[in-house]
Amino acid sequence: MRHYVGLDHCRWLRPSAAIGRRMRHVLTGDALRSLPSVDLQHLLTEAYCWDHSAPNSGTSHVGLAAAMDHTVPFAVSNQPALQHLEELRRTAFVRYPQQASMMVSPLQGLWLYWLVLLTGARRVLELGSFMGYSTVWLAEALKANTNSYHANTSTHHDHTAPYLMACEMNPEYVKHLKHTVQNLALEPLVSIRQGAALESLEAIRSTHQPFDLIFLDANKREYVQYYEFILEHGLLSSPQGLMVVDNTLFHDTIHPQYPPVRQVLDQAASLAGADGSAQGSIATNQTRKPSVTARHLYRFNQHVAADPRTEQFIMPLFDGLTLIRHQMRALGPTER
Ligand SMILES: C[S@@+](CC[C@H](N)C(=O)[O-])C[C@H]1O[C@@H](n2cnc3c(N)ncnc32)[C@H](O)[C@@H]1O
Repeated sequence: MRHYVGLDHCRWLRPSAAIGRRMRHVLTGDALRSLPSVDLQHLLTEAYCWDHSAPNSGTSHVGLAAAMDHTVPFAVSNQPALQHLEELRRTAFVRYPQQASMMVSPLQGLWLYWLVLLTGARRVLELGSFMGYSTVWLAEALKANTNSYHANTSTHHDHTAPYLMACEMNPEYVKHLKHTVQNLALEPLVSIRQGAALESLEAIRSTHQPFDLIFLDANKREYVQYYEFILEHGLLSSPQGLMVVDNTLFHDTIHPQYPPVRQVLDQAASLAGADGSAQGSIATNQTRKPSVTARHLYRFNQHVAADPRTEQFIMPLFDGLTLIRHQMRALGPTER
């Protein structure tokens, strides 16, 4: 059986930095090899989101890749060949070495691109843009959608110009963002709004049509407020609009409340032997408390999961990406 696991942003791995810092679980060859393949597949997927959620981690990826050798191919895509995105990413790491890890990973960027393509979105809203890395992924997809729209005008009835509104609070980042947008000639498509996300939402609610895709990546503490505002004020197109929320498996958020991870790690520990902390099997450190941000994200996850107005699922991709859309299912009386 082949296990397909996306291993991304390997370019900036610093394995030694990860151990003993943010990573709780270092899974290495023997522990992994001793697992039955079906569990292994599960473990790989879950461990991936777990360990990769820590900035500068990646040891697990190296470990997993080494352990699985031929069974874990890298995620490969020939699309899109976007050289400028690579450059933008590099520039961000040079200019802001501490902050750059808050960008979406390349694999997430590619997934955002695909989501815009798959939904055929024409109006996109982004909260939290930093230097524009995710913005450019979204804009490139919007451009592709626009091209296909022009090729099929007879079948489309939406005649408004496509646009992406990027909202960012930090004036220094906004300067870079503007530069990025100008440099790549994305201006007619991308408009930038400087300011707090909640103020931007308030300002655009009466002036803009609903958005087909909304990407939340600003202040994690305000996620519930963004979500509520968007739904209450009809900012997400209905019925097809898609909300995409980053970092929803943030660091400790999935520990210890996230049962699949706990379960497979326990299983791995028992298979690896009694001494779970030994190098070569599994090293755990369960004493750290979830960070404040992690607790906000956990609260957000609970809030959304309990909301009958929407349906959602969390993708264990990089730091966790939640996809949310309007509820399509007819609800039973106890669910309403
Ligand atoms: C995780 S980063 C965004 C990364 C970007 N989406 C990317 O992938 O390249 C979060 C950004 O949100 C901005 N931010 C934080 N709080 C905000 C707020 N209340 N309103 C708007 N932007 C905010 C930060 O300045 C930061 O640039």
